[in-house]
Amino acid sequence: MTATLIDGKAIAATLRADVAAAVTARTAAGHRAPCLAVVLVGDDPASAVYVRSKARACAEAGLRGLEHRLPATTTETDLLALVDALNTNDSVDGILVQLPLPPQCRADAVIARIDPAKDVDGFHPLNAGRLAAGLPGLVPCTPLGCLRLLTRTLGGIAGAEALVIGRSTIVGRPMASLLINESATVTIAHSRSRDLPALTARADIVIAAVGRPEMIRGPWLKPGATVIDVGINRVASGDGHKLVGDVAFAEAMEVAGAVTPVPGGVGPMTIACLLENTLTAATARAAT
Ligand SMILES: Nc1nc(=O)c2c([nH]1)NC[C@@H]1CN(c3ccc(C(=O)N[C@@H](CCC(=O)O)C(=O)O)cc3)C=[N+]21
Repeated sequence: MTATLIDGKAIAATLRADVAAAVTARTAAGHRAPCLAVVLVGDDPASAVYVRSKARACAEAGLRGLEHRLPATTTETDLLALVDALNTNDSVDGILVQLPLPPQCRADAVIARIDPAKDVDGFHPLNAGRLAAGLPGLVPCTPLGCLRLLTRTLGGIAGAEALVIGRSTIVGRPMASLLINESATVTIAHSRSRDLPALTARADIVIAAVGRPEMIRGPWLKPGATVIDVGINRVASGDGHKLVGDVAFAEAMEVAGAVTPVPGGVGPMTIACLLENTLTAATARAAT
């Protein structure tokens, strides 16, 4: 048996087209285009690549993209001042401060300074709390993208046994909240979990977000399970490197019902959901 490939790239393209259509309708109705401000501190090459692809995706969907590049030596005070300026700039709808930040800037302090109504990453404690409480708010892009992939693949997920592997504030915890809100039965596993193979054996849905290359093995999976691989790990291959997920992909394809590839799975959905969140923020702000 060979599993279905979940084409995140194609599903992200349809989501981006939906956002673009909604943006066109908004501008036709006399609103300005939603505007996303991305802040990049330092010159980490991987971060620069992500920021560029966000800028391209914004342009294609008709959103305005602003980019603020600050030197790696930027003080936390200066970064907070930029966040304050973006918070009070009425033409900015969404603010994303690219992580990780250099050590002199505390991510927690910077995130907490962002206006929760403009927090398109959904990382502000107010939005995290709203999600945990089952209240509406801005939801982190990667788990939101995973949920969209699941509902596309399975229809509903009410009553399903879901296993989230990883307890980070940016993926694992919000993912578990989203699944609970959709009435799945949710288990959260992590590095100290005692028997991961036993937990995966009962899971209809596995979300792997551990950051360890190919750690989740095919034989651990329940036959027919839906596997969402959040991992993006750069590993040596030949002379260069390649990207692999947290799931041993070829093994999973032998057992699972449907699997996301890396690349081309969750990554493109993260960017599409960032556009969706920026539209959501613009719509909600215009209504207040
Ligand atoms: N405040 C903040 N918010 C973020 O959402 C955020 C961040 N900081 N810091 C960095 C991570 C990483 N991230 C990715 C988004 C898309 C892909 C993506 O589209 N990847 C493609 C290609 C990957 C490649 O070829 O390198 C794929 O998986 O198919 C990957 C990674 C968002 N991040």
